[in-house]
Amino acid sequence: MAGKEMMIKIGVLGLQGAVREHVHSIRESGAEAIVVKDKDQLAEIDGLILPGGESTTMRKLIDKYNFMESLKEFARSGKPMFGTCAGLILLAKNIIGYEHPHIGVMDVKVERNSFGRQKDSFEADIPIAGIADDFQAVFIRAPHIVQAGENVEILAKHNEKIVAAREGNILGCSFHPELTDDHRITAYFVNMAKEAKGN
Ligand SMILES: NC(=O)CC[C@H](N)C(=O)O
Repeated sequence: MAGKEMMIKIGVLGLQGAVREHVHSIRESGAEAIVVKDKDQLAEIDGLILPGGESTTMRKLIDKYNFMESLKEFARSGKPMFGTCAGLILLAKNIIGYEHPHIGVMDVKVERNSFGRQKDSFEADIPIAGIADDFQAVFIRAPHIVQAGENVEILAKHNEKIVAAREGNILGCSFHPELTDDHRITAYFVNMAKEAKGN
């Protein structure tokens, strides 16, 4: 393969939510984007984004299309996974008010819709450790991380609430990084996938 670098392939779970915007952001970050609607597609990709949307609806569709075991296996394999907003809720090991997690692969406790009703949706410029000093974060009925395990690196806070974190191959944030033209977080995730692949 002289001289031709293989392109990193990033999947976006395409069952519900803000899928198209992530596809755009992945392409802008120099990777190939694949909308994942069938669990067999997980074998083709180097990293997976779980988009924002409605976690309870997404969970129903994950069960309906028999995705759950394959998603857990994907996380265990060491390939990077990135949950944004509802996607972060899907990744969390603990969700306040719920007895069981969804995918449950990130050692964090999250609270849903935790920025108050009067602030259903808002933007804030926040620093994200190692990624950006001034990221314009769009929060839409966003969750936040209430508690994080010892192996979780806290990347960002807003109003004292943890809104971005990483645990090994798992990245999560409360906001929607795909809704602006700032692709630095997506690029960071593409780079995680590159490193995991050993490029
Ligand atoms: N923008 C979002 O992803 C909102 C998340 C949604 N409130 C949930 O609990 O699943």
